[in-house]
Amino acid sequence: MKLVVDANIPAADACFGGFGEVIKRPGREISAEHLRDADALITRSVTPVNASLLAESAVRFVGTCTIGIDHVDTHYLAEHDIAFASAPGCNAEAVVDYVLASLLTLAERQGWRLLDRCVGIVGVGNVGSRLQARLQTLGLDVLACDPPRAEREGESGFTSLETLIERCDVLCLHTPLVSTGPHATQHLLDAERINELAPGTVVLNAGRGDCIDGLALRSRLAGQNDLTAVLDVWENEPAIDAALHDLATLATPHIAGYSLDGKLRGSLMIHQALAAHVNETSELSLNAICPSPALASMTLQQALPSEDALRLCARAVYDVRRDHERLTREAYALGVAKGFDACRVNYPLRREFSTLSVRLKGDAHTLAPVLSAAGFRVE
Ligand SMILES: NC(=O)C1=CN([C@@H]2O[C@H](COP(=O)(O)OP(=O)(O)OC[C@H]3O[C@@H](n4cnc5c(N)ncnc54)[C@H](O)[C@@H]3O)[C@@H](O)[C@H]2O)C=CC1
Ligand SMILES: O=C(O)C(=O)[C@H](O)COP(=O)(O)O
Repeated sequence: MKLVVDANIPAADACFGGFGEVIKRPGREISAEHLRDADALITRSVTPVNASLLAESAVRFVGTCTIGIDHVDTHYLAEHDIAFASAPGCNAEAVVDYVLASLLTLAERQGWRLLDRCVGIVGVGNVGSRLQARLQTLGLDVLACDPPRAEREGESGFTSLETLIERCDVLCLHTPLVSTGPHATQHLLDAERINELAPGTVVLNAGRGDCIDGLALRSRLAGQNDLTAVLDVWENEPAIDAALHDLATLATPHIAGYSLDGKLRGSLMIHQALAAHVNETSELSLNAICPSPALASMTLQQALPSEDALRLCARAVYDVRRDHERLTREAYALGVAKGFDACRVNYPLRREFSTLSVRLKGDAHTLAPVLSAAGFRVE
């Protein structure tokens, strides 16, 4: 079997080498020519998988090691009997880490307490529901908006987007990109909704860039400068709007889900799907491909204020300010589009909060509930 694999997929040899010859290509460069005699295509999210890529190819299996599937024409695959697998939930914990790291950083800079905020979550699937669980266990007031789930499961527990806009201090978008239908998310936050946001609202987007009207957000930020934008995803990646980038308080290059753990889970899930597709059994496990974390444990021996303790532990594992600074630096050095992709391809090794054991001594024992609610292991 010949497999064409995005070169940005970690453990590609361990996960796919057993099936045949692995040809690695940068995801944005994979072309019909590369796939002419390939049997399988393994991507991340930057390769548009559609008729023009596959029409002349022998590909019978497509796997994307990502949660999002908006880059894949699944109807085309189904019509042409090409098997398809994605990796639901693989990096959801990493995205939640990103949100917590970002909000803790904003709270420190702007002088508010995260634990006092009301957070609205739009899209309460694998990412949103994990975020909801962590925030609620931390004691925050959380409102959830997910009309497709509300339709299936009943309205209880769900709130309209209008109510979130009216009541929340922080609005977190975790919706997939859906262009048509009753629950389309393209420009879900459009000019009208952006203008309804109360001054001081934090808008965080870690879903897909097109879920926000970037021009409208830019115009509110440039005109009134009374919102805080945390943007990980953008319209027109990698050629993002440089002016919007400059106006965002935290601007990162679509890396919210970029923990090593999350990426490897994605690789492993597609390995397992491909094994099932070719009727093979697989013994490969996450432990076999995922190294131990460089920072496995740390000790707190004083009862710091809880948000200071959270920030300390969060930054020990993942400091979102570095991703923001790297994007600004690389965009300046290489230009926006090249800088954006350079940050992603050369992404530093990042682990999830759950890989850190926090030992608590003396008074610091009182921090156990808050640290474990945030996702750290507590000893
Ligand atoms: N920034 C990053 O690095 C990452 C971004 N993502 C993006 O986040 C998205 C969400 O991920 P998951 O939670 O794992 O997906 P999921 O499919 O588990 O959940 C998405 C949720 O959004 C809801 N939804 C759909 N349309 C909606 C609408 N109009 N309004 C409100 N809710 C709506 C769905 O009902 C579902 O519950 C992915 O599709 C992907 O595009 C995912 C991982 C990493
Ligand atoms: O899983 C998803 O969905 C994501 O958005 C990925 O984290 C994106 O990863 P890349 O495709 O940009 O490597």
